[in-house]
Amino acid sequence: MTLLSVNLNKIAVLRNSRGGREPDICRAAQTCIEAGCGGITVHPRPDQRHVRPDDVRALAGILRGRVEYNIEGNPFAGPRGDYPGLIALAREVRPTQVTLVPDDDGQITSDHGFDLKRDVGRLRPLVRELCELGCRVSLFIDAGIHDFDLAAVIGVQRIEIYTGPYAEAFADGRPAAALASCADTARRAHQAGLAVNAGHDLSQANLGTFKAAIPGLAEVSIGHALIGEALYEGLGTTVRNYLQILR
Ligand SMILES: CC(=O)[C@@H](O)[C@H](O)COP(=O)(O)O
Ligand SMILES: NCC(=O)COP(=O)(O)O
Repeated sequence: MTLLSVNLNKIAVLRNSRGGREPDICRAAQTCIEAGCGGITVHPRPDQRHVRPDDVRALAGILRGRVEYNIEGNPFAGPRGDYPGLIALAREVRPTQVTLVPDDDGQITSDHGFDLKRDVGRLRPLVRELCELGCRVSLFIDAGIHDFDLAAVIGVQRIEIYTGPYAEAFADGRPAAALASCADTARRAHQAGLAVNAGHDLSQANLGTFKAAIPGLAEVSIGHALIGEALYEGLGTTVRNYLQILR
């Protein structure tokens, strides 16, 4: 069964736009849990454009023991102001999973994964520390890369396939090549002993096709499209729609 982890970044975007406390990210998490999601994802960034450190801490309190908690971020960015850095946050809240994503602050969103050959050396000590904290470690990677043995040997348990190019190809009506690249990447990761997550721009429209092409898909983390769809359908209904697609 593929776990649905709902990314709540966009709840925080809406809240921060007025500077108050509504919409409440913890109430949104509660709604998603009651609808049956298996996890919650947040991606706190050094510029705090959406999820803030206090959100990360508050969510830890309501998720623990109920659903998986996935915190994403660039482990080499920060600290900045009261953003303590991804590893420091992981030390504090010890989430189920930490997904390492090589984003720079100037990016409007995540748009690439790690270069395993280039990055594995500097990732090694961070992966070791996160494993010692009891966190599962996932690396955000582009479809089509190789060298998964390098990730496995430093203790990485999962990869997350960046599905932005697939979503774009699906929207253009020509998903076959991008889908085949994702499927081949997943196969090679499995051969290296890694489990496979996926995320970015997945939606109710494109998720079923993706899921059918990736045997053994462990988790999808979905936020932007899901929260947008929830504005029309309601958050609980939208989560249930995604769960139906993943059955
Ligand atoms: C890693 C990834 O693709 C997303 O999880 C990321 O969290 C999107 O970040 P924004 O919500 O800031 O666009
Ligand atoms: N890791 C992907 C994620 O958490 C959500 O990405 P998106 O659905 O907001 O594009």
